Amino acid sequence: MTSHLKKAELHCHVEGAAPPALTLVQAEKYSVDPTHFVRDGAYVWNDFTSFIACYDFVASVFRTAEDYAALAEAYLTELAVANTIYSELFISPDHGEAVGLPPDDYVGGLAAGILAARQKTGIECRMVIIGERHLGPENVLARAKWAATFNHPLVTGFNIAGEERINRVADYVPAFDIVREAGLGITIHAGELCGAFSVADALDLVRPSRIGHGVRAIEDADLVRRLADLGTVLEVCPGSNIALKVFPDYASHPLRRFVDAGVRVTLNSDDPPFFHTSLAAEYETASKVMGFSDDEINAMTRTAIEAAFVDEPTRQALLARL
Ligand SMILES: Nc1ncnc2[nH]cnc12
Ligand SMILES: [Zn+2]
Repeated sequence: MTSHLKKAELHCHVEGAAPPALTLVQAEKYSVDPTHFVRDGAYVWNDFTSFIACYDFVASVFRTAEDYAALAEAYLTELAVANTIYSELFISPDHGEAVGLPPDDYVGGLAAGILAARQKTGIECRMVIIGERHLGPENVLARAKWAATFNHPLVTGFNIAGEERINRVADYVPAFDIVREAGLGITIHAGELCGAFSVADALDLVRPSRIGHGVRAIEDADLVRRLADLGTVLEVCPGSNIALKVFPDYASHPLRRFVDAGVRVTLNSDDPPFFHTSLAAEYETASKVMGFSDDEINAMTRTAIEAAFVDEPTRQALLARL
């Protein structure tokens, strides 16, 4: 049992945390037909492309600051009940803009939900701005420029996600240069749909402290050594990787090999209800299916706090809670 273990999560997309039942309520509220994307209480998709289409549908039924506040508060409360002390939420203002919600209101709503959850449960949370890679380098650059000047105490990082098979990391370097200069923490989705070259590009060109997934670095032993030497933290999402068929099963998932190689890793849920998982379930799977001891899992939680995009007093307070 891992329910007694303290937990921390660095990699969860906020719209991807919406349970199907809540999405149905939202669809009803806005008179939208959900039947293509929610069936028998589950999301409908069968590969990365249809997953993104389903994700975009879910995002499209969250339309106001209040909708986003309720979503964030509900997700963080669920995490806190599972003994989670810290969460980083990936947020994409492009999804708000697509339904006419200005970025300030999108972030403001999420911040209200985060503060309400903190008041109720003590869970600490920060937001990481996502540029959607498949919207193209110009869109991501514009998002980075906005993020660099948008001063919000709970917005502490920048990331790119979405369709990794479109363009190369090099195309997004100007965006990362801008947010690095602005002092935001940097993480980047790489080595999920694309192979080791994508992780190598990220290290060469973006120099992030963390990588989202990064798991296909396992295809290149020199790159694994380089990750270990640099101390780059991987935000590993095993349930997502299995659901999206990045690896066929847990036996072939490389988490254990990264740990053995001295790579710093953390456990994450990515888009929990899409992948029939949760942060608690990821901890349980790491223990029961992947064979990690409580000490090894606690080390991953500690790594998450060490790599969190928070100020030092907050980091020390979180470490003291472990
Ligand atoms: N697993 C994932 N990979 C890339 N982009 C995403 N957006 C939401 N989930 C994602
Ligand atoms: Zn992700």
